[in-house]
Amino acid sequence: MGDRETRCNAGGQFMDRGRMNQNGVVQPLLTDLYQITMAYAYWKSGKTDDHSVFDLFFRSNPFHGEFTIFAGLDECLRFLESFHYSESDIEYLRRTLPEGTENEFFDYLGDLTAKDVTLHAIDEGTVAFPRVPIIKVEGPLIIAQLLETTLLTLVNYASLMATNAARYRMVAGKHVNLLEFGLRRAQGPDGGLSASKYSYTGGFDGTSNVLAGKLFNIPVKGTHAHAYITSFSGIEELKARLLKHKLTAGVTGDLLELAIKYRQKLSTVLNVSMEESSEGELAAMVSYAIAFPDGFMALVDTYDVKRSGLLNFCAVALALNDLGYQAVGIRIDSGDLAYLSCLARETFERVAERFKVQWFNKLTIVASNDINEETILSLNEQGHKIDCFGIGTHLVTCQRQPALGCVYKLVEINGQPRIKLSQDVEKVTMPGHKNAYRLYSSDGHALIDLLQKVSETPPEVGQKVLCRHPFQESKRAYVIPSRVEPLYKIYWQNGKITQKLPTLELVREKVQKSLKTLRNDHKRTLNPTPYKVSVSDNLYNFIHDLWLQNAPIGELS
Ligand SMILES: Nc1ncnc2c1ncn2[C@@H]1O[C@H](COP(=O)(O)OP(=O)(O)OP(=O)(O)O)[C@@H](O)[C@H]1O
Ligand SMILES: O=P(O)(O)OC[C@H]1O[C@H](OP(=O)(O)OP(=O)(O)O)[C@H](O)[C@@H]1O
Ligand SMILES: O=C(O)c1cccnc1
Ligand SMILES: [Mg+2]
Repeated sequence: MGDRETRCNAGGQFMDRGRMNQNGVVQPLLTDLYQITMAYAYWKSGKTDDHSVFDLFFRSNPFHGEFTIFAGLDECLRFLESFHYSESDIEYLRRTLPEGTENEFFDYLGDLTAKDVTLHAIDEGTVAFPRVPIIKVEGPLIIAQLLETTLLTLVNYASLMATNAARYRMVAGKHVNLLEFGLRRAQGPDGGLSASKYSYTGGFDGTSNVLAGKLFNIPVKGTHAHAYITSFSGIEELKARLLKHKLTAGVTGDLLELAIKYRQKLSTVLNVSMEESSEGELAAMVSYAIAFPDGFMALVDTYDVKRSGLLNFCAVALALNDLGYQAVGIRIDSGDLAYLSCLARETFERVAERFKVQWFNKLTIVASNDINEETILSLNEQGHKIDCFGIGTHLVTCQRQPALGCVYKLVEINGQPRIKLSQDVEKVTMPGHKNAYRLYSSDGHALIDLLQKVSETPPEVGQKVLCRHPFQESKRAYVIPSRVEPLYKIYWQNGKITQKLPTLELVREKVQKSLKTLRNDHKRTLNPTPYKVSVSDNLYNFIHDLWLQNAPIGELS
């Protein structure tokens, strides 16, 4: 295994690993100090090779919802593949751990890899539910412990982001385009990249983030900023005005002249005064159209959408039409997005009819400006004509809930179950090495997730199985599944990735397929029905016996 430093590219940030790139910041020292101090103490106390099982799971769904999309597995596996402390890492640890830390421990760390660990996981892109482990790590205690923080950081934000994006997709509907515009507002450069990647996974159609496009093969899209419009103050500033006809060789037109001619005609058709509209805006639009005659998309809200932006846009788009080009559309970034999008659509329809340009009916209307899930729901209620939302701040910062609380808990050591007790019943861990099954009804919907001890026989199609609430004794149900899906696959064993990993595109498709298996009442935004997560009778009794054994008995006097 080569030294990590030599695998970084010139920018020092990303390793080109073929199928999907991994951020070079993901390395064994990207962890909490206590993992390494615990490793030393485990090593000193002869627990290095104790066989451990850890569960990685979350306790509640984000955004007041009843589902979570599991994402980040691909990066976890790449982390395991490359897990190795470089010479400079060991050097740093020698300087950082307390004096007296034995040399042999550093030799041990220098040789450590993840080859003795087995990782079981749910498929990336699947819907997941509270308390059902999404990853299980099995192996020697030290290495399994050392993976905790990095696996958590790789899964928590990825899953939160993919879930957030999937929720935006659900409220927007499948026919609206969703673009992620959040890099400038994201939690730092790495947060920005992860946001672009996992918003695509969750169902966005593209990003404005160019590096994310290059690294993850995500479509990159965009319009232009107000600065482009305001950089022109009049038509006299236009240096280039000529444009070659798209199809007729030898024909060249003066785009500005054509646009001015149409602007005059349009001012009567649209009933707006030319004097009120901005000439600087017209100049900016003409120059942008000359640069991108086939992809002309203009920001129309710099001065006034109705009195200036739409008039100038339509004038330039009609001028382009004379030269054989079709404009793409507009972006509105302020004001009442419902009203303005309807106004824009009506304007385009009127122009289409009056000037016999059918394609005007199909112009794209992009809306942006502090959009969140509620804004989209409200716009849907009001009625709007927006084809595409550009969403930044609230998407990437996960405004409604900034973190998913995935945890990593020891559940078994040397075949002995471990339980973490809490005053809060919901926080009590489910001990022992467990398997999880998703049971489906005859109409194809997921009914319930069932956790069992690994030693138990899996549930079978058509066979009645008792599913119990993990903590409330009276809550039980018999389920006769029409389909039983074992949720875990071994993804990493003997130092190798053991499954063919899907591309980002396939994970993205998986998200939508998996969401389809959920009933609508689990997915609605307001007061969704909780999805049931249950345990077998056997596991129920096992948990509760262990709970009683471990809970100290108080004494009253
Ligand atoms: N029809 C609508 N229904 C609900 N929310 C809307 C509607 N239109 C716009 N919004 C939202 O309302 C907010 C308006 O933001 P703000 O008050 O800053 O106005 P603005 O139009 O951006 O003003 P300015 O032009 O001064 O920047 C944004 O979050 C936007 O997404
Ligand atoms: O609103 P968001 O969801 O974060 O989407 C991204 C925003 O970033 C851009 O402008 P910026 O906000 O930087 O400047 P502006 O609002 O002054 O145009 C763009 O015009 C959007 O408004
Ligand atoms: O391309 C855009 O329109 C864009 C990109 C980033 C932020 N706001 C808008
Ligand atoms: Mg803004």
